Amino acid sequence: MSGSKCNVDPATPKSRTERLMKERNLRKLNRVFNLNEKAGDSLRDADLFSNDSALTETENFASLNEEELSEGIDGYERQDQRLPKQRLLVVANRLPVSAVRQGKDSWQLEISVGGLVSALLGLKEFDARWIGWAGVNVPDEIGQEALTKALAEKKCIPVFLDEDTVHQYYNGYCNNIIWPLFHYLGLPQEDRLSTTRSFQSQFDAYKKANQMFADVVHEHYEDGDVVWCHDYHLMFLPRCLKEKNSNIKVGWFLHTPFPSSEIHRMLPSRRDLLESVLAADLVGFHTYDYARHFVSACTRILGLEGTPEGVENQGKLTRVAAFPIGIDSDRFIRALELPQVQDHIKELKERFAGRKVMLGVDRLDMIKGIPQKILAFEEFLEENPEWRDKVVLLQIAVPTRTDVPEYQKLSSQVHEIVGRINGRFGTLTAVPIHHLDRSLDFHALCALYAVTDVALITSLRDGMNLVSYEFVACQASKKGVLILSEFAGAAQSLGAGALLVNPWNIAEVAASISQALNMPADEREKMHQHNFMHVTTHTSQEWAATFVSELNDTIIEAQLRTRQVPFLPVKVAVERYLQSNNRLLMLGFNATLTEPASTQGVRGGHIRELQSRLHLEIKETLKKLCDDRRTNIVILSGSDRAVLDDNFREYNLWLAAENGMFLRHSTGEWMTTMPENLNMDWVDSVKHVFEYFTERTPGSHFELRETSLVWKYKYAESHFGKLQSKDMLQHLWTGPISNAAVDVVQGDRSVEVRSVGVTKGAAIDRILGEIVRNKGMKSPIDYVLCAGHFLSKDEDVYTFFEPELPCESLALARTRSLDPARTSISMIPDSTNQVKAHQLRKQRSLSTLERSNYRSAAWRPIVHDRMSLPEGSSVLDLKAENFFSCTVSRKQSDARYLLQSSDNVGTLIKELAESKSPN
Ligand SMILES: O=P(O)(O)OC[C@H]1O[C@H](O[C@H]2O[C@H](CO)[C@@H](O)[C@H](O)[C@H]2O)[C@H](O)[C@@H](O)[C@@H]1O
Ligand SMILES: O=c1ccn([C@@H]2O[C@H](COP(=O)(O)OP(=O)(O)O)[C@@H](O)[C@H]2O)c(=O)[nH]1
Repeated sequence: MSGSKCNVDPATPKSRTERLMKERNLRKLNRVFNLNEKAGDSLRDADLFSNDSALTETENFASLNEEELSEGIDGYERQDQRLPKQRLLVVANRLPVSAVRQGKDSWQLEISVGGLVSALLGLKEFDARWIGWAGVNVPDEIGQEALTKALAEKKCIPVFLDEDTVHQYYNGYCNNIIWPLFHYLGLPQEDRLSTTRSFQSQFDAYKKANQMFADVVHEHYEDGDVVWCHDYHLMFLPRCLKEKNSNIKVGWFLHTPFPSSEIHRMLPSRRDLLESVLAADLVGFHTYDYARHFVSACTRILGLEGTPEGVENQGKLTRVAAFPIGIDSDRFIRALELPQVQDHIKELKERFAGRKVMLGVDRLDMIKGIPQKILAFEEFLEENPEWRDKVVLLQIAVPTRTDVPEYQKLSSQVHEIVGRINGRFGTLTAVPIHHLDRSLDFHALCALYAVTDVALITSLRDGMNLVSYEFVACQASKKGVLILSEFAGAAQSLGAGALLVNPWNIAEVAASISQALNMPADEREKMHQHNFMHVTTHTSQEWAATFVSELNDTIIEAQLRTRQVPFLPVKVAVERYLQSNNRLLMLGFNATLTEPASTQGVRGGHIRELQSRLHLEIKETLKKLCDDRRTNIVILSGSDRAVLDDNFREYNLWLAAENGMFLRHSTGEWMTTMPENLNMDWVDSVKHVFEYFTERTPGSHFELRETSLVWKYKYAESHFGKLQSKDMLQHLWTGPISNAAVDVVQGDRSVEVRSVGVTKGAAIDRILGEIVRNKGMKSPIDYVLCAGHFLSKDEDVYTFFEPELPCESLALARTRSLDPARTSISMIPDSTNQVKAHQLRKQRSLSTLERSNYRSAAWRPIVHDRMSLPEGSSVLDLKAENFFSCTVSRKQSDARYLLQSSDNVGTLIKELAESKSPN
């Protein structure tokens, strides 16, 4: 009877972990089926994604346990006995092949160089097509047609960009603006004014190019396809795709770092880019740091809510997560056995006999820190003369983005330094640095990796750096040392098996070279083993499969989340109310029973009236309802006791203040339901933060309660208030108090900090126990109406009563907590009504682990002297049709029903109060 409405297959597991496990098993099974099929199939696809290495011997039926097998087969059968490969449209600026024109209608295709291409060649589990620019201007139709045909054989689809667009979009906006900025190199310094002037036209070209990519995607899109957009070139693409078809599953992955929000905010188009990316369903980065930076840019620059899951905008969640990339390690390991690679190895060994080989492989890019690397090598030679004729540095510097002036300058700079050092330390027969201005083919590269003693990777910033992975994969016999920049994403995965360096610290890098060259074999072996294990288990296939399965799952989650909450069927609620004997009405106060907030609250810049008032029109009917002996009413509010006292003193009902931490019957004394070990150490720090923001945000104020602090900006200028609240949240989430035992709760126009475990749902069992005890209740509660403008954190109220609980554990929790014998509450005599926060502050902080256990912490003891229900019977005897949970005006809610505003609550109360049984 719950009001959920969504178009998700009912067989879909509700828990994300279950869904992901299921999908993992299916994937595993799919691989096995593919293996069996391939075994008898001598024909191979000619496409770039063909599966020549994805399957290992262990991946057969024997490697699946019984559960996985039956889980997988269930899913398999549901899909008509065959599990089709997921269709995937990979969209990246560059195609994995670059085209070279041979004639009017003939083209030669060459594999493109770069980490993104290397990584995506591992997409073997998918029926993938790649959409991108072929790296060449093709103005004529004949040429375009011929190229389209040639690329189709490789499952590639071209986007034809004209020369001016490439210049402005790729060389300009992508490589001269976003690329350096995302790698912390700032915006172009020289010729700053002309850069600023041309910025707008470059940005326009960027948007135009992204739209051109989107048009090609739409042309080739089929229902159910996953569209995976890649990199900083295509930050506008998710929005372009969704604008035309909101059903497309869109993922976006960034291969570069995402910088701190302080850097990102320098971009004149900072908002546009973030908003466009957020149109995607799933946004991925190489590391948690980059993901965190992105979320914080969205909260600080866009004023959106960052959640542990991602970024939320008016109920729409964009999931943000880290998916560290890997390589197809098998491909490298197997290549080492090939005769041509063995020949290369032999050649290299002979060529550099008697010398240790150091290797650098980079695109010739500022971010790779090539000059810094060479200078560090120079310093090493200077300080270690005994090594001068015993070591050689091979630096492969692949030309890249050669049309961008900064890259041209870098090339001359590197040549100059190499020439100087070779002149300084070289002899007639040997030079210390071999610098190659070109790329190597795969086999030559593998051979080079295999003969290397020390790999030197000194990127100033690098999204991941796959060269480091490839080096490790090829080092099974040599077990050489990896010197790795701490600013490469790879440092977070391979750090334990590498010598980490700050590439800007030339002396430190030089010292690490010495350490690496002198490292004992056992130490080298240990480090290598660690990295080898990582590289061979975290592959590019796994990376892609995880991203796509998370994307599919994100869509399911979104469907489950965005169900429409139906309106409360008032007539039914009233009928059921009449038919029941012992009812519980649990009502919120603020924005539920109060007058609507209005700007009348502010007079001449001062806040006139901050306290909420019970709606005038509700007063009489509420009184009437309270007088019905079969109805128990609880006002459950975040407000403090004084506020509830002021408003409800004359009513015959229960007041639960501060989210249920304090309780009284209007005729009795306040009692506390607070746990004894409630930790309040954080209060002073949070108070300082609130004071700081209150002083700087006209119209805002804060309330200091016993168990929480609330900063309200209802009467502040709304845009500024929102911005300030974002800054405040950022500070609370990541600042000095982020480790305290608190929950930071974002309200509509408020920020609240509570002790961990203080939620309305957590207090209910105590409240119920006390009502039962106090009233001498003879029969269980058989009707519950629970309505409020509750924050999502407090929606556990609904779950608590929900007779149709989603899982057994919740049911168990409720049964247990409703056991009257476990229900405890303590009285506070009037004189000691104020539980002093400072007393509580003395208690020690809770560690994270303690925090998670905290919810079941012991509560203050009470003597159960008047428990009246027969032993063993339950306080609640609630049938699903007698439970009405209503959110008041919140569109996103776990409640069964929606009451649109506090006016509707008033009407409902009136109907209940005036209802009469037909007889
Ligand atoms: O196509 P280009 O403009 O010549 O540049 C080549 C690629 O460079 C960048 O690669 C990044 O991706 C790697 C894999 O994720 C990662 O390891 C590396 O740290 C990054 O720099 C760029 O992001 C790609 O778009 C380019 O194709
Ligand atoms: O002569 C070369 C030099 C490099 N690469 C490849 O280029 C990629 C570089 O990726 P990385 O992530 O290290 O950096 P990116 O160039 O993407 O910034 C690696 O897969 C290398 O194998 C190549 O194929 N030939």
